[in-house]
Amino acid sequence: MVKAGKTKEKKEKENKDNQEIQLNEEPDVVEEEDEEARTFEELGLDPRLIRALNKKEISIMEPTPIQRVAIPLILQGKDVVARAKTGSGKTLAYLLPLLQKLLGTADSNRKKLSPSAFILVPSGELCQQVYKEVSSLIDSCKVQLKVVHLTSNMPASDLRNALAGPPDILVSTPSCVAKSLSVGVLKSESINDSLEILVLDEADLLLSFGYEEDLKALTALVPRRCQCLLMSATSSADVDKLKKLILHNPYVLTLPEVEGVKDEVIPKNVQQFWVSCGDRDKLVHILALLKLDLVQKKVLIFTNAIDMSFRLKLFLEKVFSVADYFTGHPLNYFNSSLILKIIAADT
Ligand SMILES: Nc1ncnc2c1ncn2[C@@H]1O[C@H](COP(=O)(O)OP(=O)(O)OP(=O)(O)O)[C@@H](O)[C@H]1O
Repeated sequence: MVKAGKTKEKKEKENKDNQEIQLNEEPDVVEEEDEEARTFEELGLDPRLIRALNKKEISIMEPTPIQRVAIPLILQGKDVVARAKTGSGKTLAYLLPLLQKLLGTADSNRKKLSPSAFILVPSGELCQQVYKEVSSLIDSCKVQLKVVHLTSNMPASDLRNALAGPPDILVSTPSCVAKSLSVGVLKSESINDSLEILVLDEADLLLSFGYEEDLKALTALVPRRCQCLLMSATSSADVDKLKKLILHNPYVLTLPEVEGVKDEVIPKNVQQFWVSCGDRDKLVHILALLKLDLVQKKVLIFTNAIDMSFRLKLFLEKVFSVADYFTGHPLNYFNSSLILKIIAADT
C-alpha cells in the first residue's frame, strides 16, 4: 500500500511485481496500518456506511486486517487481489468501498442501461448471501441504490424484470450473466458503457465450478476503465489465471498471518485421512465411519452435488434417527444441539 511516510525502498518493492503486499513479511507495514488506520473513519469510510455497520445485529466497530488494507486501495480506484482466509472479512472489504463509490454517483443524472457493479460468485447460495448483505447495508444507509440477484432457474421474463431499471448492483453467478446476454436482457454495449466495478468473489472456486468460458466471454466486454477486484481464500493457478485474464496491474494483498495465528487453509489441529473406494462403496464407508464412532461429536459432511447430499441423507436416515440429519445451509444450524450431523453440497 502506498502510504505517506513509507520508505522509498518499500514503495519500490510494492510497485514491483504487480505491487505485491505480503503483510506477514513486512510486519512494520501492519504496525503502520495499526497506528494509522484503526477505525473505519480513519479509512475514509462514509459515515452512513459506518452507521450501517454499527446497526448490524452484531455491530461491527473496527476493520479487520484485510479490510484495513483493501478498503483504502479500492477507494483509490486500484485493482486489487485480496487473498485472506475464510472468515477474515473479505466480503465487507470489497462491499464497503464499492457501495461508497456508488453512493457518490447515486444522484448522477447520467442514464445507464446496465448495472454499474457486477459481483460474481460461484454458487446460487453465495449469491443469496452477498445479496442479503448488500441489501441490508443499502437499507440501513437509506440511499437510492438498487441491488438484484439472478438465479439459474429464472426464465427470460424474470431476468428482464430483474434487470429493468437497471439496478446499480448485480449479484450473480457468471452463467446467469451469460444467459442474460444470450437472451438479450443484458446488452454487450451497455455493459461496456456502464460497468465501473467488477468483483470476482470466491475467485479460487470460479474456474473449478466450470465458469471459465462465461468469464472469458464477459471479460471481452469489460471496459478498460472498470475497476476489477478479485477475492479469494487461497492462492491457486486458477486465481492467477483469472488475475491475468481480468485485472490490470493489481495490488496483490496476501494476509497469511493474523494476530500470530498462521493462516493455513487447513488448521494444524485438523487431522486429515482419505479413504480410497469406488463410487458404489462410498455410502457404506460413510456409514461404517459413523456407526463405529470413528468420527465423533458433530459432523459436517460435504458432497459435491445436491442430489448426492439427498441420497446420503435418505441412506443415513434408514439407519440413524431422522432428526439427526439436516441438508441445506449448514452453518446457521451447526451450533444447534439438535443437529448432530449435517450434509452440505458444495455448490
Ligand atoms: N470488521 C469486522 N468486525 C467484526 N466482524 C466482521 C467484520 N467484518 C466482517 N465481519 C463478519 O465476519 C464474518 C465473516 O466475514 P466474511 O464472510 O466476509 O468472510 P470472508 O473472508 O468473505 O470469508 P469467505 O472466504 O468464506 O467468503 C461475517 O459474519 C461478517 O459479518
